[in-house]
Amino acid sequence: METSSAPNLDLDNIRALKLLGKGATGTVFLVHDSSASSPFALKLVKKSSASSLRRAKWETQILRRLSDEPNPFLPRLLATSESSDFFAWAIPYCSGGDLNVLRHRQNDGVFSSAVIKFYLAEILCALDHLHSMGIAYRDLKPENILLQESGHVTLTDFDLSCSLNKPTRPEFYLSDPEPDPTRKRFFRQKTKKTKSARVNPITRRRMSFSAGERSNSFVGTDEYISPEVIRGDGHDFAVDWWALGVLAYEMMYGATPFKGRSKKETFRNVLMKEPEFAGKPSDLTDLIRRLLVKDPTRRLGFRRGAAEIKEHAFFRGVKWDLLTEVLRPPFIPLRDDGEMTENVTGSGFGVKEYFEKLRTPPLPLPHECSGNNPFVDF
Ligand SMILES: Nc1ncnc2c1ncn2[C@@H]1O[C@H](COP(=O)(O)OP(=O)(O)OP(=O)(O)O)[C@@H](O)[C@H]1O
Repeated sequence: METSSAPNLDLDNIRALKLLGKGATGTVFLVHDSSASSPFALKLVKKSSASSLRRAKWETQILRRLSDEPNPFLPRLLATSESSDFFAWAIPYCSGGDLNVLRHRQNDGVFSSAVIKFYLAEILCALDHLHSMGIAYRDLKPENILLQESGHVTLTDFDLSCSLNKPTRPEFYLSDPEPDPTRKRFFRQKTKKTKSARVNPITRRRMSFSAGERSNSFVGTDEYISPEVIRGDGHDFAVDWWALGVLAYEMMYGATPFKGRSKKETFRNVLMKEPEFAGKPSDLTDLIRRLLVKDPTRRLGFRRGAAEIKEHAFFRGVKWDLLTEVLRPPFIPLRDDGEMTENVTGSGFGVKEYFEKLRTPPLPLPHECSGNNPFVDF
């Protein structure tokens, strides 16, 4: 158990209300345990998968650090637990689903400029906080942006993140620096080719978590991967600013800017193609253009981090310190009272039972009714 307020996790007996999602690493359940005051999300990984376990341990290490240095747009670790088969950890439950699902619910699958401003501002603050802790997130995409019950965002899924030394560029710490003509040389000085070049989140190779000013591992989701990662040039925090540009584009146009018919074509587009902007130029298109600069040393945010991006005209009027207090989030999830009380009435299913059933899937008989069976889709 991690903190005094953390739920007491007994994996043998814990009962889940529903399955929240499955990723490459883990399975996430909604749990309302009698030892916890409110429902929480429980992420489980099988210890039989050494790579999943390694990523899980890394993710909980990051979450532990985030519990010590909290931020309203980042999760914290509520508890960890281990059985002979599973490693599990609890994080606050985000009842609003993810930004990808929310976008698909919008007319034409796009958000208005005001809504984009709200979400980008919060995500920018979350990334700023991570970078200030020396953590590059490296997996920004709508699926990893969850909505809290309040409608504010939470970034999730830290298994691709990595520790980097904080930038040594002096101007990074200045509010209004003069341009530095040596900055390009600085970035390129330790260039090293990566060995593997075809890895996505489903088949990630072993990562190096060693700290350094840049990382050479090849990680990310195809359409969000930055040119420097594809080239294997080594990368730093600017990969997150690239991904922020892709995200903003997808929120605005309903599609990512470099998607090709194959992974190869997508990567070629990332490296060669300039993003296309339909309609009139605006502050938002200008922001996206500056974030999607292929040379990371010329990308907005490279020199002075989030501060440089916050100053862009698109964010004019944003009260950065009051984001959680003043702004009313554009979408507030509907409260599902069933989620809060179901376990009290004894329903739900055992998480271990869930995995056991997966191992020996029952052959459904034609007359059988699925009813409320949580295993029916799996
Ligand atoms: N705190 C949470 N509240 C609500 N749902 C969550 C929460 N955390 C995760 N989920 C759901 O579970 C899904 C899988 O979680 P997550 O992305 O952390 O797993 P993963 O195995 O690391 O995935 P990936 O394949 O992206 O690495 C998410 O897409 C989301 O739908």
